[in-house]
Amino acid sequence: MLKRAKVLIVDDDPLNRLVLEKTLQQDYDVFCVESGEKALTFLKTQSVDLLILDIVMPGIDGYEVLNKLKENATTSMLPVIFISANTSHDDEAKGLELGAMDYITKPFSAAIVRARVRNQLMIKQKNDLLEMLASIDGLTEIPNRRYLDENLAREWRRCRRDQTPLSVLLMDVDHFKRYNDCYGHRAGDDCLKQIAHALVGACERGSDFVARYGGEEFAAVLPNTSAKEAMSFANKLRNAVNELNIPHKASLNADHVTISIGIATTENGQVYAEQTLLEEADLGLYQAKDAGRDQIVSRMIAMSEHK
Ligand SMILES: Nc1nc2c(ncn2[C@@H]2O[C@H](COP(=O)(O)OP(=O)(O)OP(=O)(O)O)[C@@H](O)[C@H]2O)c(=O)[nH]1
Repeated sequence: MLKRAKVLIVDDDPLNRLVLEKTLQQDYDVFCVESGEKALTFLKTQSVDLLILDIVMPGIDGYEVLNKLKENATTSMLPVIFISANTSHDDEAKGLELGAMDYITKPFSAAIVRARVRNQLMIKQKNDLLEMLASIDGLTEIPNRRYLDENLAREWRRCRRDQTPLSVLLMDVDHFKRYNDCYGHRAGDDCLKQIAHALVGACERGSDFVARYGGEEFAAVLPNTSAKEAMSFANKLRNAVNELNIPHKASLNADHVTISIGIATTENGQVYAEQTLLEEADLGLYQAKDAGRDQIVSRMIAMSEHK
């Protein structure tokens, strides 16, 4: 059963708000606000699936609200249906050119509003599904590199803005070529799946996430996590893989599969690009391999190193 979609109605006319709410509330969770400013404030803390937006309102008008939504990464894809007393083709064209998905003229028919809302929500559902499938790694079924890149960029912006710590872990399966050579590629695939699920299972905070970085490499992004906390989390991940106890008789450092981990932490948003965090974690990983594998090396990024 799909969860009920959320629709936000933005209209300065209380009667219109009431009629639209009554038209849609049987099928959707409906929220109403009376101005463009209030809509933008509402969307800072709540997510919805569709916006029904009046054009002519006191304060910022519907066109400007749509422009602001398009400028913001989290709301740029939110479908908007304009609803307006402006019936000219020019107004309708302007709304659609700005990126609205549909345009309804007042006075409106309840049946047409319901049908157009349903159509837009069906398109959104399909887009969301495609988006989700594009972010999942086919083999391990955990988030992939694309998801990692997008979410790391978001977390990095947040850590800079709020001056909070951010840690990134890069993990690599030790002597995995030897594993494939010894047990076969299919067993190698199985091994990666088990490791992926052990890593994901070790995440307790909702904000932490693990992704397959590529090949036999995984990455974890830990918002609001200091170097010390990241080290303790990395130990937990390393133990989770050790506890799988997957035999690896060709390994040169243990009798089972192990991982090495590099950690990079920025404690006050003092990294100039999120890519630097990945590069530093990669250096840590290299040092962990060099130190004998099944090791963790943490690198703290200091302001002076990246001026
Ligand atoms: N089975 C399987 N193997 C993969 C996959 N992706 C990458 N590999 C293998 O992972 C191996 C990685 O080998 P290397 O980069 O030489 O590293 P390693 O053997 O793990 O050695 P160290 O990292 O130095 O401990 C290669 O043989 C790749 O073919 C995959 O999806 N499935």
